[in-house]
Amino acid sequence: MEDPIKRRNRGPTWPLDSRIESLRGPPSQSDRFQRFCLALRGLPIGPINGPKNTLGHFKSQMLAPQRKALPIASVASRIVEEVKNNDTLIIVGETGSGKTTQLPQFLFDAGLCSDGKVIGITQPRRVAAVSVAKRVAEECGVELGQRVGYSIRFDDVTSNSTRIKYMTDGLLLREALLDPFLSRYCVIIIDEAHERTVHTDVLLGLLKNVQNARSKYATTEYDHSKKDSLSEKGCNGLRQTKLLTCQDTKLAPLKLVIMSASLDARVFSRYFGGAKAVHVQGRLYPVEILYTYHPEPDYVDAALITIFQIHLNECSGDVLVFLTGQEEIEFVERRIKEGTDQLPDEKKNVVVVPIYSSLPSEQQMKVFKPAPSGFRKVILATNVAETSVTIPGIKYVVDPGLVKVRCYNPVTGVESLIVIPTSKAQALQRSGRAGREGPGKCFRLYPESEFAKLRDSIIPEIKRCNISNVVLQLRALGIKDILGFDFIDKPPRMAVVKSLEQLLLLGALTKDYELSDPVGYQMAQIPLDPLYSKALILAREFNCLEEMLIVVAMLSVESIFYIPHEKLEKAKVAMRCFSSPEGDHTTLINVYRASKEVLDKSRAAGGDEKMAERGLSKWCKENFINKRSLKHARDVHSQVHGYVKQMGFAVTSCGDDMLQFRRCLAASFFLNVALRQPDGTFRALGSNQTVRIHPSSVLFRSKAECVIFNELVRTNQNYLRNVTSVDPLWLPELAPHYFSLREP
Ligand SMILES: Nc1ncnc2c1ncn2[C@@H]1O[C@H](COP(=O)(O)OP(=O)(O)OP(=O)(O)O)[C@@H](O)[C@H]1O
Repeated sequence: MEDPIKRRNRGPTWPLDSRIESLRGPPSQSDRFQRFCLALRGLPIGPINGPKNTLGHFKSQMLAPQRKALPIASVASRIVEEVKNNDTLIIVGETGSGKTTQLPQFLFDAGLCSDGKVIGITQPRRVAAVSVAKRVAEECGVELGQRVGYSIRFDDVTSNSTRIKYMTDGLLLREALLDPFLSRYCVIIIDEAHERTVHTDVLLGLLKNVQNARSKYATTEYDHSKKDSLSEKGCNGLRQTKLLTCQDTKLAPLKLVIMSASLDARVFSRYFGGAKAVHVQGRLYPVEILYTYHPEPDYVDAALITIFQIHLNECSGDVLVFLTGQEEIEFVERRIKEGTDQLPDEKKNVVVVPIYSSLPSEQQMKVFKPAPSGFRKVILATNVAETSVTIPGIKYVVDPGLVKVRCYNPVTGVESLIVIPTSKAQALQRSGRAGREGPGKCFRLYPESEFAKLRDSIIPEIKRCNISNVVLQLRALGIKDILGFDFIDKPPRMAVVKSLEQLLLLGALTKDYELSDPVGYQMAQIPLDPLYSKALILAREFNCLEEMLIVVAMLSVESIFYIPHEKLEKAKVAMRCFSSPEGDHTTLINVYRASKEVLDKSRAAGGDEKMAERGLSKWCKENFINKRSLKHARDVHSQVHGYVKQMGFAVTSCGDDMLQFRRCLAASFFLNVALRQPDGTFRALGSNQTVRIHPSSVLFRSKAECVIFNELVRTNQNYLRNVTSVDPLWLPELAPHYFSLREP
């Protein structure tokens, strides 16, 4: 794929300039950063950054000239005509050209919503849906939630007057469960389609069906009392019973627009029967791309040095750095703070802001806040900030060229998180986060020759992840023949077979592969992994829904314990206070309840929320708990709690009867059982793999004979994480359909 962004020769102080080269010593790369910091102390000081030119406060009229200057503005009427004339349109335009923010406004202004219908725009990520909606509401001069709104899981800021609605692709998929004809929408725009998330891929297939169904019924006044009615049959031709509430009596054809800066238009055009593709030419500002001379053996170290070089040598402007995950981000955050401490006072003007997917939405939104006057903001991000978002102030992008992805082996059931090189499309998207408010620079931490070797685009998620949830949702939509479903790229056959098998064993499907009543329908309503939603349903019977809600919330976030290498022993002592001999699940409950006690005590003592949070921060620090993960777990808990309450579940506790809770864990996670072998390793029954308990588990050194687990991850070997010991004799009793043929 051609990288259209302007290239120029390498800058004078980058890559890793002579000062650094001369510091290059023995192989320890973190040493190199330390020596770099020492060298910084003697550096001459450049001008201090001036105040930021942030656009946050500009109102609608002030933004108008900016909107007019966007490349897409000059072709607005042509694009509107193309949308009117084509059922499906593919739009490819450079990053920042105005696709996401402008196209919905053009369509609204052209009267496409005049009959009260809505333009829906999907984004692969929450942060993009929220931030773009805010921006568009500002551009339109309306209050967010009125004409322009957003809807993401657990957060709906729309109203009856919303006509331009940004949302995640997952959310639109859930809406399709309730309204299979998406009857509220006149146009659906699938933005950033190149990301090929599972949700986007499933949506594309569904939307094709919805389009067909709606065109068929477009001209007829619809009578719902008819036997063969659309609402009864579903647009996929299959009987829908439970979840469908199609209320419209007349459905206009659905317009579909597929957009991205970096997609292969031919693939999408073929999929949509030769749909028309248009290219929007031009970009607002140039982005200079710089490559390193040599491959960098330690990209984290190279990123740190580059950040400081930018801070010391480049003029004002914020920096966006792409890293692979929360732990890495937190490590770099600490190193930047250490490095900044060593700088002269007038150069300490750096603020670091992290963003990754497991951060709660309101914390993610902090990246959009301008840095204090005179400060440079350094944003450390995973690929959540890779597409769609415009972060005001960003002038520099640092891209090590790596991304962490989930890989699932349906045969062994092993899921691994691996770090792989980005695709060209991703590199393009990352550099496109600069150059949106003025010229920018992107520092790619690899040689140009490596860029040429990158894949054009990432392997679609549907080909490399566990698709049980997708299969459940498709079944809930009445789609029985999953393999026959019109996917743009089919998932591996084995993944579909394994998912069906899993859903059958969990009781979500009947023997005829129909959604079971009520379990299957209830599971489809809870937006969690099917194993977790089943655990919540079962927990009612075992009287331990309170405990299971905590566990599900704590398992939904990244590591709760934060164990720095240099304080390993201290951290282990602190962890022991929460450790339960039964396993990690009860340990997680102990942590959650202890943290709640800290908050409750502070509130009872008359402290305000801020004081309670400060007390919690102190407690987290003393106990080596990752406060961000804990906060996220509290959010997930309150959201899922809301869901189960809505479904009429009573949230009761088993009190001190942890035996009951462990039996519930065994009944819920019977698919993930491992038995101790004579040599001390374990055998995972489902996959027959030899596994070990991860050193981070409280059962690492235990003599447990039989355990259930929530994660089987592969690093240098197969490890089980989140493990609890169970009595093997419970298994045939609690999951007879699975264990009658086995001998645990
Ligand atoms: N929050 C914001 N603050 C400042 N400028 C913004 C903001 N959002 C958008 N813009 C301006 O609007 C332009 C168009 O943004 P938009 O997201 O519509 O582009 P796009 O073509 O969809 O880009 P991408 O392909 O990267 O998603 C940006 O380049 C930027 O100049």
